[in-house]
Amino acid sequence: MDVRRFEIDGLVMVKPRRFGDERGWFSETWNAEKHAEAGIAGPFVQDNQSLSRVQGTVRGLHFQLQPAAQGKLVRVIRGRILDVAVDLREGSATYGRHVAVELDAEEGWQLWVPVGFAHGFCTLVPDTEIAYKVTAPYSPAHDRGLLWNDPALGIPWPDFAGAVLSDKDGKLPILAEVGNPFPR
Ligand SMILES: Cc1cn([C@H]2C[C@H](O)[C@@H](COP(=O)(O)OP(=O)(O)O[C@H]3O[C@H](C)C(=O)[C@H](O)[C@H]3O)O2)c(=O)[nH]c1=O
Repeated sequence: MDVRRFEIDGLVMVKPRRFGDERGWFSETWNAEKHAEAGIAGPFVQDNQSLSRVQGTVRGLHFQLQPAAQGKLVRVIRGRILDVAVDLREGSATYGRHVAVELDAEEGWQLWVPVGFAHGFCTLVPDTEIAYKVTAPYSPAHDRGLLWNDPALGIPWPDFAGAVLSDKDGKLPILAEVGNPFPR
């Protein structure tokens, strides 16, 4: 499995091997032992999937507060996204900094977003589907967010980002208002 790490510790991308043949390919998209070797341990309690029909759909930036904070293992099963994670860990040397990476169904890279980060994405083509595993169940009472296009974040969204955005996401607070949702 290919592994890619970032200056922001904790975030990691993995690419499980694909076994191709004349029919197509097979891949173990989650393997506890192999993912653990890359630092992705789970345990996962819920699988999510979402379809976004319009290019430029933005979902996020979201996180859940403790004790419902979620680690997320994100992959694209159709289309392509710019996937973004923002470090919100109190005292982190990279607090407020982000990673923005393209994930697509063709390549099969996955992004591990540990607890302590806000997560979101913009779709880069129509009819994009993502599937992701989370380490804690959905908890509306603990659901929080960060405004996707807060200038202070400096996220390089594509020009068409925000073509579709939920009302909720359009009203999320900026980083200066979010503060430290993940205290040490
Ligand atoms: C997240 C979630 C949502 N829902 C229900 C609640 C709403 O009725 C509906 C849509 O929820 P929401 O608008 O929050 O969906 P997204 O905007 O795709 O949210 C996700 O967006 C970014 C990418 C994330 O990282 C999170 O996983 C998640 O917040 O699904 C559930 O029933 N369970 C869930 O786990």
